Formats: sequence, structure tokens, C-alpha cells
Amino acid sequence: MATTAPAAHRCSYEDYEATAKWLGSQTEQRPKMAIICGSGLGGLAEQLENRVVIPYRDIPNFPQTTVVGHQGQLVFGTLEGHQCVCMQGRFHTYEGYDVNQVTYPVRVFSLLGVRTLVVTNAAGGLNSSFSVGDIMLIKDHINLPGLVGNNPLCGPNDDRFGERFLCTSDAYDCDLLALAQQTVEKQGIRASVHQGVYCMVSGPTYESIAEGRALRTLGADAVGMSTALEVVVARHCGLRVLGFSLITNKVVTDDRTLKANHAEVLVADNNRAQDLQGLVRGILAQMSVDPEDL
Ligand SMILES: O=P(O)(O)O[C@H]1O[C@H](CO)[C@@H](O)[C@H]1O
Ligand code: HPA
Repeated sequence: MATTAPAAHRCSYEDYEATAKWLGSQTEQRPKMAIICGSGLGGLAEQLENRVVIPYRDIPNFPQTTVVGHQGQLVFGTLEGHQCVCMQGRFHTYEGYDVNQVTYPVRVFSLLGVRTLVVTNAAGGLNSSFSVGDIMLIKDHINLPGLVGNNPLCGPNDDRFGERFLCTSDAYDCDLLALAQQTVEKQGIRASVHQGVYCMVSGPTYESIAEGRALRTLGADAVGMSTALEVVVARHCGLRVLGFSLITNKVVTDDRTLKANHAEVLVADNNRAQDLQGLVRGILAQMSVDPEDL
């Protein structure tokens, strides 16, 4: 039987606007910051004050989450003085969504007034100095799907969002990264936090031994099945980006008896998600709050 990639799901500017307008009618909160919670990392959204929770199923044009560890709701609220909107659950291409659906919320957030995107993910460690439970501050990415044509910016460019040819050499904001590193020093957690390169693959297969080795040779420190597409779209609409990977497993690069699995990913999240939450909160506490948020 022939298999085909999901047909391109074109979203018009009016679709994004309609979703943003609907969300704007559900809450008076106007967040300047959006946080995407990775697999098993939705706990951050529980920490928001003045929470307004909106299930994805109620939101016009929104996809639905299908992966264990991704709840499927937006949570508006305040974290360390910043008005935020958290995605408790994200979308992946391996679920059958195309790149425009996976990144749909990011453009909606930009229309809502969001200026900073914080992305988090669960990732497999490729760098041999990383341990399970470590945090990686993302300093750069390899957008493997994008490099071979599955880039959300392919197709007609909508200048209302951004320019045709996007530069991604500065995708992860240097100032935010420096602030994150300062917070790491302040919290005394330097031994378990690293800076590194995230490689996005499409999944849902975990890497073969040869693939794991190849990704390491390419220069990746961690690998996952998300994030890069969201970051590309965020940068296209001019958002600043700060990214974190929680290293939930070591990518198998030699021992054939070891097998990665999603249960192991969620267990590691469960054990270490609070460290990541503490770091994100510490960074936000040091970021100046937009006067409009007060
Ligand atoms: O990137 P997030 O959504 O955190 O999830 C990661 O964990 C899942 C695999 O265990 C994949 O979805 C991978 O991308
Ligand atoms: N590979 C790809 N994606 C992942 C992994 C992994 O080892 N762990 C969590 N997400």
C-alpha cells in the first residue's frame, strides 16, 4: 500500500487571527511570554497564579494532542510577575500533523502580543558527558526535517509575519542564554547544566545505533522530535527564544541490549522536572517585567 506524507495544511492569516481573537475573548490576560512544555514537563503550568485553563478541544483551529505526557490545554497566568501562556502539551509531525499545524500556536501567540518564547523538551543525550536528569540550555539547533524540505516556512511567505529568508544563526537569544547561565551559577547547579546543540528528528522511532553515532558526528549534543520547527516560526515572527532540554535518556550508540522508550523518558521527567521548573522560575525572576504586565 502506498504511504504519503500528510497533505500540507495551509493556514491563512485569517485562521491565526480568528484563533487569537477567540482566545482574547476568553481572558483579559495579554501575555508577553509563551512557554511550551515538553513531554512530561507540563508541571510548570501548574505553578502559574491566576490561572485560566482552556482545553485545546475548545479552541478554534487548534490541533489536539495525542501523546502521553502532553495534557492538551493552554494555561494563562502569572509566573514570577510575568504574564504567560503555557502550552501543556505540544504537537509533533509524527502524530500526523504537518509543519504548519505543529507550529500553529506560535503564530497565534505572536498575534496575541507574545514577544518571548520559552521552549522545553525531553531529549536523548548524545554528548557523552551528559547524564540522565541533566539540563541542556539550547544554544543552537540542527533542524534536520527543515534541512531536507520539511520547513514550516516553505510555501508562500506571509510578510505580515516575517521576511522570506530567515536567518537562524541567532535563533537562541544570546542575552537570555547569558541570563540563564548566570541563574545556573547563582543556583549552584553548574555540574548538571550544560549548553549544547539540539537536533530535531521527525521520530517516532528512537535512533538506531548508526543514527545516534551519525547525529553525534554532526555536532548534536541532544536529540528530540520537536522544538526546532516552533523556534523557526517564532523567529520568523520576531520572538526572542530561550530553550531547554531535559536529558531523559542516553541515546544508544554502542550497546545493542539497551533500548530507549517513552516510559523511561517520562520517569526521568518525573524525577527532574522540578529542577527545570526551578531554573525557569529563577530566570524569569531576574528578567525585567514588561510595564504593561504590572
Ligand atoms: O520533544 P518533547 O515533546 O518534549 O518529547 C520528546 O519525547 C518524546 C519521545 O519520548 C518525543 O515526542 C520527543 O520529542
Ligand atoms: N531520541 C529522540 N527523541 C527523544 C529521545 C531520544 O533518545 N528522548 C526523548 N526524546
